[in-house]
Parts: sequence; structure tokens; C-alpha cells
Amino acid sequence: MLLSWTSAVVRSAEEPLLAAGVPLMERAAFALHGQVLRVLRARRGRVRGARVVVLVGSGNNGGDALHAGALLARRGVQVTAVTCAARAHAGGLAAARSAGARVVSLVAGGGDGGRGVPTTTVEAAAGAAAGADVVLDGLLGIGASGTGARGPAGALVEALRQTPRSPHGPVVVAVDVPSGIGVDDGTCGGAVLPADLTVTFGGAKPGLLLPPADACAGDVVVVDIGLDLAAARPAVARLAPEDVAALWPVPDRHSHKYARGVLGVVAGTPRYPGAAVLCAGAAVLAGVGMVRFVPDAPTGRVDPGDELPPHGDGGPLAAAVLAARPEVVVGQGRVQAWVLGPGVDPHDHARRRTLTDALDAAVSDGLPAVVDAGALDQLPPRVGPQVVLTPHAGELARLLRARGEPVERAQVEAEPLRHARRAHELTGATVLLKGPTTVVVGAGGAVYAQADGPAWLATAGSGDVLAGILGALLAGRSQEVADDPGLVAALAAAAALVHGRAAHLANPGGPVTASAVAEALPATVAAVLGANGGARAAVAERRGRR
Ligand SMILES: NC(=O)C1=CN([C@@H]2O[C@H](COP(=O)(O)OP(=O)(O)OC[C@H]3O[C@@H](n4cnc5c(N)ncnc54)[C@H](O)[C@@H]3O)[C@@H](O)[C@H]2O)[C@@H](O)CC1
Ligand SMILES: [K+]
Repeated sequence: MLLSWTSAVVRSAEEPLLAAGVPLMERAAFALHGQVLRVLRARRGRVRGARVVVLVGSGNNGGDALHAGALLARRGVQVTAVTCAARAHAGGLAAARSAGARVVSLVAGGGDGGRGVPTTTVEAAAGAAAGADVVLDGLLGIGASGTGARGPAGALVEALRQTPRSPHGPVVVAVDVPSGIGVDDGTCGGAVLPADLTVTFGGAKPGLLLPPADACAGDVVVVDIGLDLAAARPAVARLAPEDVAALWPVPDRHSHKYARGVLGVVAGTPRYPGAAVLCAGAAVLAGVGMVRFVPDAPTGRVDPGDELPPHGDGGPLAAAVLAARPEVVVGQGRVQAWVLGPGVDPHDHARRRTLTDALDAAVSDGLPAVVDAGALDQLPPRVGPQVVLTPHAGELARLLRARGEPVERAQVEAEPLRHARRAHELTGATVLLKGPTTVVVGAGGAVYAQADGPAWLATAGSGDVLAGILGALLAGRSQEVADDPGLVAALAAAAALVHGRAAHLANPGGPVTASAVAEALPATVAAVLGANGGARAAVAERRGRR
């Protein structure tokens, strides 16, 4: 699991160490230079003679970069440091100079308190950067105010962004964070320099995980500089496969289909059965004990005693689901969780009535439920965190507008965490906001950001598959969810991870269909469980024999 902490938390962890004279900056710079050496070796085979341009802001982030530049210069790297403000970290500047780095400034008399640093222009600095092997971005770190670099630093970032990127262009290594991102909220309001690699100190920062800024971070390497963050509350987490393995319900030899979880599904319409097929199918393939697919009653409510009506009674919608997945059971009956709404057209009155009845039942029974697409508009004013809303940005904006918040889709896309959090506050539900990076906000302040899928996953039916996976997880762990509603957010993040990985597995590097993603689920779950799952299964098997 990758955890992140806000700037304020990181600063307060630094304080006692700095007061005790612990050389945090030297530790950070040493690790940073090690990462740059690794990049240079991978790129050129050798370090000596490589060119590194160091972009230096006015704060300690620039100090880290300058000290790393000094260490690189001592290894024979040609280092040019470009200071971008009236002042620069004095110790770092002295170290870089004495190691043989060339220092220039965008500000006349700048960087060095007027000691005559040669000035350069934004164009010349951008040109030097374009010809370098590595650009080390030490413009702004966790001391940045607002988003986007301003002044000369901002002008340089803009110029670098205009430079066309090529495979032969420099590798951009961000010091602590890509300069200009909203460090704590992941916003990208102004000039931001996208990185290929971010070397971050002490612990990751939320903006490295949260959209849209996470797209600027590249690979994230966390460097231990001795900060004690164990007792501090993380702001945002990103699950890894081993975390999902620990969350996934794995049967033992005594398990039977009911104990493993029964999922009720209300999805699709007779005219558009695709969502129903994908959602119910994904739940089956993700390993749920059983799926009950709920068709519309010919008249009024379905009799709850109608456990297993003949297949024909479910009409063409149920027939389509059964044709694709004969494992599905059609009709009403006891369930441990629900998926409600994928592909349900609100203008289909019969389907809408079935949906409303099931949603009412789920909420009044306190069962975990995925509330998707057509069900989002039917949500009661307040629900518990066992209910997971799964909107995309447009649907979340509509949900917020319906609750009196004047929000447009673009605002949700610009600040996904803020708006997902607001929806959680207003409804009480766990919120899984779909996007290139999925944001989950749940009970007790839990926030997850998952970026597991390829861009190809943005395809019709993809969300129906995600809803099915999450439904399977909630059904399988509904008892634990009843005891600990905070678990729901972790399960939602786990579903997003498996969904994304299934898309990779379905067709590595190429287009995927939602059906192919669903078909890849059994192998994906097996891969995620991996050795960990094998060990757990063996333990379960042993227990079963006793
Ligand atoms: N405290 C320490 O000893 C350590 C600090 N570390 C580094 O120090 C960084 C934090 O240093 P600072 O607190 O000095 O802050 P920064 O280095 O992030 O710089 C903040 C300064 O930049 C300017 N500035 C703020 N917002 C700006 C904007 N939007 N555009 C242009 N200029 C802007 C202001 O003059 C401000 O003082 C961390 O990110 C990390 O890289 C690491 O070396 C670890 C140890
Ligand atoms: K930076």
C-alpha cells in the first residue's frame, strides 16, 4: 500500500529531527542523486559526461536539487543549475559551485544575493534543458502556495511544456513533487512541470496519488529520510495487489454458495440488456457465491416468495442474462448485497419500479449496495456508508446539483477529491468516483486513489463490469461490512484495482472490450491472490481438515 501524508504532517515530522540537527536535506539529496545515477545508467550506460540541468526555486526544494547536483558533478556529470528566483539555498549553491557545476540565473543578480551569477533567458534555459539527459525539477516542493509555479519559475515551466517531448528528450525527475501541483489536494491549476519520475522524501504526498496531478508524477519512488510517520494519519492511500489479496473473500472447504455471498442485481432493461449481462457476468466471474438477477414483475411487486420462477417468467432481459451466464438465478430471494442501476433507463417505468423497490429494501435492511447509473437519481437523502455510489464526473455533478450544489462536470474533473468528499458528506454513502484515477471516499475519512487500468478501459460497459466486481466483494464480505462500514471504501478500491488489472490482462497494450475485461477476471483474481492467496487457501484447507 502506498500511503501519503499532507505537507503539514510531513513538516511536523521533520521538525524534531531538524531541531536535533539531523541532516535531512543531505539524506534527501543523496537519495535523489542515486536515483538520477540510476536513470543515467539506464539511458546512456554510463554517468560521466552526462548532462543534467537543475531547476532551482527559492526554497529547500531547490536546496535538495542543488546538493544532488553537487554530488552528480563530483561523479563527472556536466551540471547546469538554473536559479529562478532572487534567492536560492545558500548551502546548496555553494556545494554545487565547489563541485564544478555551472550556475546561471533567470533573475538579474538573482540566486546568490547579487554575487554576480550570470543571467540567462527562459528560452536559453529551456533549450539547455531540452538537450540534457536529465532535468532535475527543484522549483517547488511542499512549501508551494497555490497551484502552478509563478514568476520566472512559471515562465520556465511554460516554456518547457511547449518544448515537444520526444523519446530522445530529457528524463524529468521531480524533487519531492512535480513543481506546481496542489501538493495536498492533487489539483493542477496553473503551470506544472510533468515528471517521468518523482523522488519523494519521507512519505508520498497526496498530490502524487490524486487526480489530476497524479498524471504529472510519473513513477513515484519514496525515499526514507528517517521521518516517523507511523503514528500520523495518512491522507490518501493506494492499494497494491497484496492489500487486495488480504481483502478478497477466499472460500474454504466448508464454504457453500450462500455462505460465500449472494448478490442481488437490478441492471439493464429489456431493450438494452447489455449492462445486465456484463454486470451479472462480472460478479459471477469475480467469484461471488451466487447472483440473483431480479426481473420486473409482470404486474406490481415481485412476490418475495418467488424464489425460482421458471426462466421464461423473467422476460427477454432475464433470458439474455441467462443465455450469457447460465449460473445466474432469476428471481427474488435473500441476498447479502445488491448492485442497483447499471444500464437502467429511468424512462422504463417497470424497470424503474423494480429498482426503487430493491433500493428501498437494501437501505431499510442496511445491506451493502452498489448504487450506479440509473439508481443514483433514486438515492434517498441519507444512507449509510455500506451504500457505495459509483458515479463518473458528470453523474457526480448531477447528484451534487440535485442537493443544491451548483457544480459542473469540469469542476468535478478539476477537483475530484473535493467533490467526492462533498458527496460523501451530503449523502453519507461511500463514494467511488470513476475516472482515469478512481477516487474513493468512505467512512472515517478514508480516501483511496487507484490508477490501475489502461486508458483503453474507458469503453462502453466498463462501469457495469466494475459494479459487478464490487457487488461480488460486498456480498462476500457483507458480515464484516456490517461490523465495520469503514471496510467498504477499501473494498471499493480493491474492486477498482482488479477491474484495472483485468483490463491489462485482457489485452496488454491494446484495446479491450468490457466483455473481455469480465472474462479476464478469474485469472486476474488468481494473479492478485498469487502466492499470498495460495498460502491462505492452504491454511483454510488445513483448518477444514481438523
Ligand atoms: N525542511 C527540511 O530540511 C527538508 C526539506 N526538504 C525539501 O524542502 C521542501 C520544502 O521546502 P520549502 O518549505 O523551503 O518550500 P519550497 O522549496 O517548496 O519553496 C517555497 C518557496 O517558493 C516560493 N513559492 C511559493 N509558492 C510559489 C509559486 N506558486 N510559484 C513560485 N514560487 C513560489 C516562495 O518563495 C516560498 O518560500 C520539500 O518539498 C523538500 O524538497 C527535504 O530536503 C527534506 C528536509
Ligand atoms: K519539485
